[in-house]
Amino acid sequence: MVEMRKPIPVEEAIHRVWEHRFTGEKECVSIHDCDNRRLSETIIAKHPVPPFPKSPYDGFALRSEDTLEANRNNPVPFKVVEHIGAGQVPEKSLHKGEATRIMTGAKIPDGADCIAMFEVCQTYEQDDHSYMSIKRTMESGQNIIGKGSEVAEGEKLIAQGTMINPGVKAVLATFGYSQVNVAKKPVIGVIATGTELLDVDEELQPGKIRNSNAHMIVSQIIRAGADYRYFGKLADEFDESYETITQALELVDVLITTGGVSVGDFDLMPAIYEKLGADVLFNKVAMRPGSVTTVAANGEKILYGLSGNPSACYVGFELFVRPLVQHGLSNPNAFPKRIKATLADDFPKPNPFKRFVRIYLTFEYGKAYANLAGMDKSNVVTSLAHTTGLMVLPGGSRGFQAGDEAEVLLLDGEQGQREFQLI
Ligand SMILES: Nc1nc2c(c(=O)[nH]1)N[C@H]1C(S)=C(S)[C@@H](COP(=O)(O)OP(=O)(O)OC[C@H]3O[C@@H](n4cnc5c(N)ncnc54)[C@H](O)[C@@H]3O)O[C@H]1N2
Ligand code: MOO
Ligand SMILES: [Mg+2]
Repeated sequence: MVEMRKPIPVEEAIHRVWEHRFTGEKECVSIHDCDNRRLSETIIAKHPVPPFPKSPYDGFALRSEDTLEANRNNPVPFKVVEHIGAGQVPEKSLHKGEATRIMTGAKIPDGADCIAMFEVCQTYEQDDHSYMSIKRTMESGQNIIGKGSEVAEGEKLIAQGTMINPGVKAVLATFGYSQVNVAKKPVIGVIATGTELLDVDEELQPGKIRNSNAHMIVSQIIRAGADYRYFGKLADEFDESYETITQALELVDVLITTGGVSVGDFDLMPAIYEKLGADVLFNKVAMRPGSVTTVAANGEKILYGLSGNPSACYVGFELFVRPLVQHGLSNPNAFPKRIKATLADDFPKPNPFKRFVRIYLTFEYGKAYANLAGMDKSNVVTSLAHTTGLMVLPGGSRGFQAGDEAEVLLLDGEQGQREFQLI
């Protein structure tokens, strides 16, 4: 008699997997190679920014008190005593009636307390010396970027777990991080199972199909920020499969297999888990697609038995694998971000189980619309190409119509959320 499996709610399944989350390791990489990695340390300002008071303009550094009498009819003259550009250190401090010709980014000379832009100054030569005059008063501190005015030394700037993007990288460079501590990418193994599988470069043969899942999963692993190790495809043969899986488990943090988890005569995963002595966390989830998704804990390692059906496999990865990878990478928001969207199309199918529908989002006047990515069956592959989100439709309905509101889990993008919640 065929085994009867008891489906558990998606939330419960995610909870069970989450209990087996792992803490990732750290590694130090060159700033040149740190893009799209997550920081494994908090970034603290090692010095004030700017580290010295500087000029925001090309102009003249002055003492504002010397401009008190200046007005449209009374230009006040200054003797230009020094000329400095960014990177030079002024040597002269200013005394009454003196100015320094100064460029943007240069250090403010001692004695000066304001900068007058070139545009408000007149310059002239007299007796072989440079002068400038100004027809307006200046205030103390005017046009001066004060030392530490942006950031004080010791200020906490970027939290551990933050993804390194161009802005983060600019901050790292500012404080001299030529080497950066980042979360080490967990290594996720991939094995495709199925006697019917051909390699991508093989011609079709009767009864056979090309192995698309392995390539898809590898791509999902890369998108999730982890490293992959592909162990190839296996025919549905017990001994060889058991052997490869045991060896692979030694080499990876997490092992994903695809196919062979249902109740078919050649679905070998349940027997393999049994022989391994792995603790099966669940083997049936009340959802579509991906109801057969199976997860087992084998010591410290997690074994994911994702469905062979491409869309079920895809959804199984995003719901159950990705959050653990994100956690391992120290992302505090490990679960997929969810937003509300309006259905752009009807979804007339009766829906006994909670369903994760493949959609792509469009935006109109700031409103998000969920468009069906294509056929929504578990065995379909082509609609995955257009999928950017999973629309969550609650079970027990007779279908949905364009204009209805639903929540959507976002698949691309680094932002997530702290907890897994569904309507
Ligand atoms: N009697 C029952 N039959 C099935 C049930 C059930 O509850 N009772 N569940 C169905 C559901 S739902 C799903 S989903 C599938 C899951 O099947 P398996 O995970 O065991 O996967 P396979 O049997 O190996 O293959 C299913 C399907 O997917 C194709 N496949 C497999 N691997 C790949 C790959 N790497 N790339 C592309 N396509 C792949 C395979 O050829 C099959 O067509 O079981 C239902 N049956
Ligand atoms: O597990 Mo199957 O994907 O529900 O269709
Ligand atoms: Mg099967």
